[in-house]
Amino acid sequence: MYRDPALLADKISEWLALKIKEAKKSGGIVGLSGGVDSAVVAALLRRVCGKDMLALILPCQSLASDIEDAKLVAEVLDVPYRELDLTSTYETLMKEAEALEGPFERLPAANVKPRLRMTALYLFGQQRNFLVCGTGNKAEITMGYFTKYGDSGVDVLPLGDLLKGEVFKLAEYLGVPEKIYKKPPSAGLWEGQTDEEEMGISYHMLDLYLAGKEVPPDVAEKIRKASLRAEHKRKTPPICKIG
Ligand SMILES: Nc1ncnc2c1ncn2[C@@H]1O[C@H](COP(=O)(O)OP(=O)(O)OC[C@H]2O[C@@H]([n+]3cccc(C(=O)O)c3)[C@H](O)[C@@H]2O)[C@@H](O)[C@H]1O
Ligand SMILES: Nc1ncnc2c1ncn2[C@@H]1O[C@H](COP(=O)(O)OP(=O)(O)OP(=O)(O)O)[C@@H](O)[C@H]1O
Ligand SMILES: [Mg+2]
Repeated sequence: MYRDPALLADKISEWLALKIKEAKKSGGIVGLSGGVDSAVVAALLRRVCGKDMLALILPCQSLASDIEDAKLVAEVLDVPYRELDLTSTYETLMKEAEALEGPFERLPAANVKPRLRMTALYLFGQQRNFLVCGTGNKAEITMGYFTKYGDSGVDVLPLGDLLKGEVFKLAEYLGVPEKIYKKPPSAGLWEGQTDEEEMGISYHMLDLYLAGKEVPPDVAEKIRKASLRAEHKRKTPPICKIG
């Protein structure tokens, strides 16, 4: 079911090089979280751009262990990186917003974090003439498991046609440290959050479904419904056409 990682690495590298050239950019930038998706994008950028790239580590009330993992990835892959801590920016914004609105619910408050990261990535990206590279894979994009205009607010999605299992294999192929692709995928937006628990479905099932293999009918139905609900996230906003 999973395609050869060497072939995937070559295809995506070629595609990334083309997108950077077409946009007249001199390299690429990616947010580095300590998770596997961003590690793979960083490794691919390193292959394509050499050191004309930046991995931006953007803690925002993050687990210290995730930030250590992000630095480990940057060092092992030998990619240029910077750290900009968004925690105090986030806390100031939320404190002032709460003074107007009272306490916010968990999701609207959590979604501010990827949206602040998007802002930081475009700040550094435009300054350095780098393309903003997203990390979403086919399973996340299908499920709408991302923040609209947050982690989805990017210029290109090099992993957008890959199953999660292919991302794991690509990570191993590209020399990402094993602990990064062995830990449970998490958005890291609150303590204990994991992708599979929040989506209510495993990546294995998602990969089987997306590869056209048989999955239990209730699983298929759940994926179809989530995908339909998230349709608006995969499109540009509808325009009200005046006759
Ligand atoms: N039909 C429709 N047409 C046009 N717009 C529509 C709409 N329905 C909702 N909307 C808009 O969409 C908004 C809801 O979407 P959104 O803001 O994305 O919010 P939502 O989908 O509720 O939350 C984002 C989800 O992605 C997860 N996430 C986020 C970031 C990273 C990762 C990760 O894997 O690392 C995961 C996060 O844990 C959460 O489960 C609404 O507030 C509304 O403005
Ligand atoms: N602390 C962070 N610093 C910089 N970028 C981040 C941070 N947290 C999240 N991001 C960005 O948001 C993206 C989406 O997060 P997501 O959790 O889906 O990917 P991941 O952490 O790379 O891999 P995994 O899905 O296995 O956790 C990340 O790939 C990264 O680009
Ligand atoms: Mg993560």
